[in-house]
Amino acid sequence: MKDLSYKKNQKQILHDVNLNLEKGKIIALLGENGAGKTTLMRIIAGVAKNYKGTVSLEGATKEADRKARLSFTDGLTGFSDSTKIKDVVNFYINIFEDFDADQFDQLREFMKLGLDMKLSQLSRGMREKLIIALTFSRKVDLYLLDEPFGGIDAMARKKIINSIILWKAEDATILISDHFVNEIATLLDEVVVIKDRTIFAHESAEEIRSNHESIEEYYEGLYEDEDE
Ligand SMILES: Nc1ncnc2c1ncn2[C@@H]1O[C@H](COP(=O)(O)OP(=O)(O)OP(=O)(O)O)[C@@H](O)[C@H]1O
Repeated sequence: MKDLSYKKNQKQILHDVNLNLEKGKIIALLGENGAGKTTLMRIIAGVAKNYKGTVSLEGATKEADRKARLSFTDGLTGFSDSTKIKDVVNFYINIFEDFDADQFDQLREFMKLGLDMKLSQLSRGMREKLIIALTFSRKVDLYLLDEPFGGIDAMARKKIINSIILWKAEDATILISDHFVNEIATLLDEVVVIKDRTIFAHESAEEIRSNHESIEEYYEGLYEDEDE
């Protein structure tokens, strides 16, 4: 992302964002409520438009070209409540050439979701599991996970987090926003923090650890001066 700025309803939401995400890395996108994490993901994904600046993924700058190279499941909006999981999957199979139905079946079983379940029958956590399974069933360069685990119970969350590394190709990149920094810490190669409408910090997890800090301590430390 180069010189990226974004306004919505005349409110400046992101300003002067410059960010380079390295291939193959798992990167946390952190920031307080309203900092702009979802907005940034929606811009990268090509859902939020009319931004200023350049977003490029493996050389692809046009929204349609980027969309073909990244996987972002935006809350399953657009499907009615009576849609069954199998209908959602068929939609994905039809729309995305890279959708791997076998991989989805494995993930669906892992998440204990039935094909005949309707979206209206899913709890918040089950819906999030479906979104994770759909997102990781595509073979793409970049996976965008926006607060994927909020409703998922602690045990399942741990299992999913431990498996994420296995689900991604070695050179695929994952950008994941979450409020439970500690839980995803073991996964992370890098940490990006959004604050004051821009990229406030971008550090390697190794560097943070070599300063004998946990990622959570590092993150909280960025806000400490303000709370005093
Ligand atoms: N439709 C909208 N119109 C105007 N402002 C909006 C709109 N949607 C979001 N915003 C503003 O954009 C800013 C960033 O919101 P965003 O959802 O990207 O934050 P976030 O970091 O993902 O927050 P959270 O952690 O709470 O999910 C917020 O200040 C919010 O008020």
